[in-house]
Amino acid sequence: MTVIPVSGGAFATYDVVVGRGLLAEAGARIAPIARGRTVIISDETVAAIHGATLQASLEAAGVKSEIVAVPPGEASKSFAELERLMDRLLAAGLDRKDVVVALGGGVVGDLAGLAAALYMRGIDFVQVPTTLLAQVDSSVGGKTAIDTPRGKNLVGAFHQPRLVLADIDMLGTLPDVQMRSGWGEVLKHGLICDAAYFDWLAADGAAGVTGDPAALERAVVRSVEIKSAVVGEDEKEAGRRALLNLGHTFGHAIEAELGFEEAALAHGEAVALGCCMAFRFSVERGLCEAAEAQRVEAVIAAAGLPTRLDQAGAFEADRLIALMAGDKKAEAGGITLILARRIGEAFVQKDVDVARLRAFLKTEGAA
Ligand SMILES: NC(=O)c1ccc[n+]([C@@H]2O[C@H](COP(=O)([O-])OP(=O)(O)OC[C@H]3O[C@@H](n4cnc5c(N)ncnc54)[C@H](O)[C@@H]3O)[C@@H](O)[C@H]2O)c1
Ligand SMILES: O=C(O)C(=O)C[C@@H](O)[C@H](O)[C@H](O)COP(=O)(O)O
Ligand SMILES: [Zn+2]
Repeated sequence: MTVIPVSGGAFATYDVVVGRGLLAEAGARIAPIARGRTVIISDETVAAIHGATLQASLEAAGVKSEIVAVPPGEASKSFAELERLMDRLLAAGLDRKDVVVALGGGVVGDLAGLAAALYMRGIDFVQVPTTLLAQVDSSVGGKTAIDTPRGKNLVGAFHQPRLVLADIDMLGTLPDVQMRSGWGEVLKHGLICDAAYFDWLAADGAAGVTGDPAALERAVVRSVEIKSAVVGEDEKEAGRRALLNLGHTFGHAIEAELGFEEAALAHGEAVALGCCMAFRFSVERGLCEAAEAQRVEAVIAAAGLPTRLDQAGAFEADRLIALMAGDKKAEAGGITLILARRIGEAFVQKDVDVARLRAFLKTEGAA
């Protein structure tokens, strides 16, 4: 078991606990925070698989709980589902000192975190991430949000959890496509700032994407360490935190064009594709060697993730550009992209030349 503290000047320090068998002992860790009762927010799939274990563990630690389950999938990150959820929390009679527990993937964590940020102007919450993506990324750092048809995560809040419990054993029931999707964010962490980590992920660590628990545990720990360091320095993305968005300006635009239809593309798949595009655009701009981009593509493809735009569908360059201009990193109408000088060295590029970006998207196959 590894405990990684997340600490920044502006928020209370919390621990991310990574290990095996943590769900069955979660109650003892949550009880000191939960004051005798809690509402577990989950999705219907996860609640059916893991809900009873968490409830039994809470019960044994003297914490009564009820589960509120939303439909699985990105569509639950919506105003409609948020409204239903707030009503369920009010009906449960939670007060300001109560906490909610998010049991699920990034969808549940983002939605439950936002509900906690809004409920009575903000109550505490605990993250129990059940997907690889949520363990390495979304449960840490306090970004919470819902989507709108105009784009991903456009309505949200920064609200840090009190505790994160990442039980590697829960990944045993995860579908392969979700394991690959999480691996997209894992590879992203290496690409941003840790070439040695990327080398390991490309070699021995690659066993993680096929479910090897030891490789998974090491990947979760290293990714959380990277994310914790970045978030501790820059909670609200005034600067360095934007690096965690490598692959996302392209990826989010592609997801929005596909109507957030995960059957077409899961978030981490879109991020993996977006990372390839960011490296290729860096090469086109003369900022990065072509060999680096080719290696990124080879490693991403070997993990069964998409590397080319046409693998995701048919797109129009101007529609993707309009969505990218609506991204939260955009400033005064100028598009911001995260680009790279090499594997392990990403940087923030503001005011991207739109004509060059359009031409690039056309070379990528957009109409
Ligand atoms: N807040 C952040 O910092 C952050 C970071 C990355 C991604 N995200 C967001 O996270 C979301 C994607 O999260 P995700 O990839 O975890 O998807 P998800 O939450 O939709 O989960 C994927 C699927 O796996 C199922 N599932 C979850 N855990 C399972 C388990 N242990 N066993 C079996 N099935 C299980 C779910 O029911 C769902 O159908 C996106 O909305 C993305 O924008 C947020
Ligand atoms: O934590 C961050 O910061 C990230 O950018 C992590 C991303 O993987 C994640 O998808 C995040 O939700 C994207 O944030 P957004 O601000 O671009 O919506
Ligand atoms: Zn992401």
